Amino acid sequence: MDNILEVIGVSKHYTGHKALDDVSISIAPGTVYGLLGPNGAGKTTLIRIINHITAPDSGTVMFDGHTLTADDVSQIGYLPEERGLYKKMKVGEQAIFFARLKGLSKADATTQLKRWFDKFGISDWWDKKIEELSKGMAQKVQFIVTVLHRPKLLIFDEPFSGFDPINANLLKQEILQLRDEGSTIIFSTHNMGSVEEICSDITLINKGKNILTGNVDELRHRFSDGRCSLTFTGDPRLLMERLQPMSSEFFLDEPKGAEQRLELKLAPEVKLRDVIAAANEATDLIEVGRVMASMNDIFIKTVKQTENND
Ligand SMILES: Nc1ncnc2c1ncn2[C@@H]1O[C@H](COP(=O)(O)OP(=O)(O)OP(=O)(O)O)[C@@H](O)[C@H]1O
Repeated sequence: MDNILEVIGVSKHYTGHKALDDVSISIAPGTVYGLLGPNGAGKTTLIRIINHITAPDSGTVMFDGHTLTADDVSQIGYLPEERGLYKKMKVGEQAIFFARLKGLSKADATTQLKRWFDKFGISDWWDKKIEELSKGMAQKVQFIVTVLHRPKLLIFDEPFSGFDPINANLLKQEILQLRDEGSTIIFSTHNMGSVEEICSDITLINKGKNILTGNVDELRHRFSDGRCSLTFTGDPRLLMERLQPMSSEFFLDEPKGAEQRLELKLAPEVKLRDVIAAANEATDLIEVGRVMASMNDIFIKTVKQTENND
């Protein structure tokens, strides 16, 4: 199937500054795609180009198989980091106003909004003014308004900021549900834990350049540097002695009761089954696992590496 979005060689200058430098990204339909990068990397600039708010200096954006036009914006839902609701308007009235801008009839908007308000536990707030809402509640309203017309592409900029863990989880489930129902999601965040939880693919931008692209699981595996962990009972010194020829680095956790956990970095030629056999001889092995690199480590390592190369 065609990619829902293709960003091809996009560049954008502001006075004396290159915000995007030949960035290309392909996003398959039905994925949650992470757009990552340090502050000022160019993420918002790219999102604004995808939303037809800003024009690129060069390059092309293809949406659903054709060059992106202003008309396509009705198929894109954008939840910006800076949330804009009219404080004096009533919540329900405002939600209907935004839904009608997206092309829904008043009756349809009301029915669907009431369903969402119910799901998000904010039905009692329908007749209150926006200014009476807490930050999290206002964010729920804005989220609902963004997704209500079921756009093909949804762009969320830091959607979880300001939410407590329960509401963040509710939102996460809703995002995954939207994906399952066919929407494609671009998710921009500095929270790498949430990237591990919901993104299938990412692009990391630094100083306007795309410095890393890939599938999250593959990247976490690739950056793991052959690390694995052994949980066991027995003498850790004996185990480390036995595994010395296979590993250059050992990290022993604080023991939890009788169980202990040792992390080790295997040389590329070492087979996991040889490690297991050796560990079994030295201790009582309980569990063996590959240690995946965290997205946090991948982010920091890759950004630092490109900075050193500059
Ligand atoms: N309208 C503008 N005029 C001039 N410079 C701008 C404008 N918008 C963005 N920039 C500059 O372009 C660069 C990229 O900014 P952008 O907002 O895209 O970064 P970002 O990756 O979204 O950052 P953050 O994570 O901090 O939100 C920054 O150096 C910023 O100062």
